[in-house]
Amino acid sequence: MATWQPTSSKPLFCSGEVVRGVWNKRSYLVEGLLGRGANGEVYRVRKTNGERLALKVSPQSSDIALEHKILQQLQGAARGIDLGPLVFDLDDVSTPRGKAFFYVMEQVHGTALPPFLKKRGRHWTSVLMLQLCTYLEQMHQLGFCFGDLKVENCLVDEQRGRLRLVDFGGVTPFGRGVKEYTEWYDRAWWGQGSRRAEESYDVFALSMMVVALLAPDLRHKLAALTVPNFSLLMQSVAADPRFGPWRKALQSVWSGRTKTVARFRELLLPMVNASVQHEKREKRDNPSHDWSDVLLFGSAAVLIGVVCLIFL
Ligand SMILES: Nc1ncnc2c1ncn2[C@@H]1O[C@H](COP(=O)(O)OP(=O)(O)OP(=O)(O)O)[C@@H](O)[C@H]1O
Repeated sequence: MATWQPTSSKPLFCSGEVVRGVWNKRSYLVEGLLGRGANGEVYRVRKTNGERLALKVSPQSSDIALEHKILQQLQGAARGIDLGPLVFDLDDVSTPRGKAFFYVMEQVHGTALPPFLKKRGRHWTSVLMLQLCTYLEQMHQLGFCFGDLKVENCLVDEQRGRLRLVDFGGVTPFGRGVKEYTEWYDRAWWGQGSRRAEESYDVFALSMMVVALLAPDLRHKLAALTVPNFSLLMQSVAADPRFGPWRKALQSVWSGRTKTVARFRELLLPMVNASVQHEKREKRDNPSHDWSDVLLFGSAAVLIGVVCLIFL
């Protein structure tokens, strides 16, 4: 049987359809599409016992198997800190449009970062980046680079105040070439280094996330140029008041002085502090507005989880 060839217009599954694995024979009721990317489609599904999960389907069996394996490894090594979605079934499916490959994982509930920051205020950028640093450090200790770190691969669980990562397709063991990346976040695309999987590759992507979050218009303008222009990026950041407190951290990464997540986190701390003060003022002026506790509690929980993992 031929393999399914994705098209941009028509997703593989429709709501109400049942996906049944060829080998494990487990069935999943499709409830809707969660997202589509270069490597596949992700669906909201329900198991026969009613449990809600996410199913990622792709025409590439090797990519699906590798992503599943990496998520399993992370899950085994980093219990309790939500490094990635929990993973379950791995199987093939026969469809009228050909054979496809899928794995099933925990459905991450959350809000994308741009609407979250619009609702809660851009000053939360530093708190979210702080949480991201904690996850990345944990992953680096396990010997992996995240690779495809980008705004679109992060969700905020507003109830628990936690940032969650999705799409582990770019996770690459240190020393190899990063296998999945997005140009804006890729230092090699900007002519600022190699595509070798190492800690500093993710740190560069963190800096580009900050630009994408604080100035999406600048991102669109620069990404539309036919040739990447890093000098123009640096000039724009130097001149744009939205980057005021961030300039030092960004310039430190771009000049090559900051190569580790630990150093980047140190540079973030004054911004996190300012963010907390901002929230305190808002809370005083408007007692019904109280997000600081939720988010800081979430960040603290992430940090405590990591500390326990290292010392216990
Ligand atoms: N476990 C999950 N729970 C909830 N939503 C998810 C989950 N996994 C993925 N998504 C959503 O589906 C989108 C696409 O998934 P994913 O990024 O894994 O696909 P991809 O083909 O690898 O994409 P890309 O081209 O961005 O690398 C994500 O941006 C996210 O919004």
